[in-house]
Amino acid sequence: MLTINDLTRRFGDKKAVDAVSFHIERPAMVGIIGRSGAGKSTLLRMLNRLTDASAGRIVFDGQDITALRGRDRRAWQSRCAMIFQQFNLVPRMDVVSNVLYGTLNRRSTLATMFNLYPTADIRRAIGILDRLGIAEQAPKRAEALSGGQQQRVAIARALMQDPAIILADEPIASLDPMNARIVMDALRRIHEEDGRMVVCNLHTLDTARTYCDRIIGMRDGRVVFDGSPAQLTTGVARDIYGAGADFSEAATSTDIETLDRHQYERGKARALV
Ligand SMILES: Nc1ncnc2c1ncn2[C@@H]1O[C@H](COP(=O)(O)OP(=O)(O)OP(=O)(O)O)[C@@H](O)[C@H]1O
Repeated sequence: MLTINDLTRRFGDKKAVDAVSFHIERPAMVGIIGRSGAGKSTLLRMLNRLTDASAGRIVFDGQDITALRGRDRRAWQSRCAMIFQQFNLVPRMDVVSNVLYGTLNRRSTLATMFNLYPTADIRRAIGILDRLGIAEQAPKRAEALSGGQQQRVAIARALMQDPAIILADEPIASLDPMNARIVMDALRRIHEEDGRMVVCNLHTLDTARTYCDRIIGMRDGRVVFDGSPAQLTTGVARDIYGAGADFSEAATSTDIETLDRHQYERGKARALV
């Protein structure tokens, strides 16, 4: 299905992504973890063709994605929708119009300029919002919604493209634990019910373990772990994060209780010094 072969991206002398190779056989939910700067975003952006690869290949269902240009590249970007940490909605525009933006690639410039959307598309947008539990927010401006609601609008906009793959770049990094759970539940449900592949960059180990079928760990641009949630032990996590013996999983957790405990324990350790 999706094969990545020796994919590399250089920025000057630095290899942000360094000869990454993996194969995803079926529409799985895959988590990519690693410390800040490990190359997770660059990898996702290359998959979506927002960033060009310096070397290597991406092949999806037999098609060489790395070679696509112009219209073909835009068509790929529709099949492989991207969700970002900061939602990337138009804040002053209403929720339905933000969702309808997901159809932009297949509409004429004139229709876009005059905000003309076919009724069927509007119905579909509202249906998707309903599925994500936020249909009643449809007429509101995007900026009036909570972060968790805004991220669900971004997911709805992605679904409007009917993508084969959803790429989510730190989709819960700006959210509180409760909203993080709602958004991850939504992504998991979309994966299970629609059979869409979801590839998700995550900062937090517990989220990756809970929601993903497979986890890829990156360090300094390279894949250093590729396995199941059960194989991602604390020792493996320590290697991925390049941390010392004092590495605590709590430092990468979204769970409030774990975070509280971690802060408490750090405070206690400081008090002892
Ligand atoms: N446009 C760019 N120009 C120069 N260097 C870049 C650019 N984009 C990324 N980098 C560098 O490439 C490396 C990988 O960055 P990337 O954003 O992919 O990491 P990341 O794992 O997604 O980190 P984070 O979790 O902080 O988003 C970093 O050292 C970063 O500074």
